[in-house]
Amino acid sequence: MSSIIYVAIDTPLLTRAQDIVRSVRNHVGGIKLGLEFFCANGHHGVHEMRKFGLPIFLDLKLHDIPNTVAKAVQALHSLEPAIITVHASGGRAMMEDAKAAAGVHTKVVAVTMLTSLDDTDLGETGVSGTAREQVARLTELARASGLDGIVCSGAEVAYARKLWPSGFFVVPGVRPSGAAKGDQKRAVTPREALDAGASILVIGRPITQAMEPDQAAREIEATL
Ligand SMILES: O=C(O)c1cc(=O)[nH]c(=O)n1[C@@H]1O[C@H](COP(=O)(O)O)[C@@H](O)[C@H]1O
Repeated sequence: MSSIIYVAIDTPLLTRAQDIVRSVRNHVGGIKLGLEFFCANGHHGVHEMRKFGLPIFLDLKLHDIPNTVAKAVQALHSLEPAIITVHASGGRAMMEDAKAAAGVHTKVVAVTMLTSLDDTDLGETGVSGTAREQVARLTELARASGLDGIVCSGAEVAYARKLWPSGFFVVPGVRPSGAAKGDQKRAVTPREALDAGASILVIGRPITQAMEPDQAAREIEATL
């Protein structure tokens, strides 16, 4: 089942990123590169990471006017990412244009509500209701906009999957039982997320900050 784990490589250092992937490559199904890595290493860094031969999930969480997002997605074509992210709160036109601009081999998924937020944080942004209601609302919008799927926490994925049975569900912010949650507020275990309907799991620090990343990845894999 290792192919459903995407390891989140959150570091500005290309050599460190390469070392981690060299260590865990047999226990993961893909590499997730986010803002920290991309801002530091850009296209060159992604090309270097592609050399491992694993699918690349380029998580830039694009959120801007439709024209700007579409042009940004086009500018990523040469990197041939398997998955890219946009924020669902960017709205229908932005998501439609992002999907139209993506290559046919790239899944476009929408971040619904960041896993670092809880209901109180949501209220502070001016959105009423619960995390579950917000995820449901944005799941419906992402689906109607023609995207491939969404990003949500393991706490809502079962409900979201009911609304969109064929959707592609990315679940980050998962933690093996007993692991430090850090800034993640809606964490569940990898096994719970999978049972609830996750298509892939994004796992960073529990693997990358471990003394032996390959051992940590293997232990998580064994629970799936
Ligand atoms: O889109 C994401 O991947 C994402 C969405 C979200 O709601 N929460 C979230 O944590 N992420 C990413 O998932 C990874 C989680 O990392 P860890 O908390 O270290 O496992 C980070 O790279 C985040 O950028």
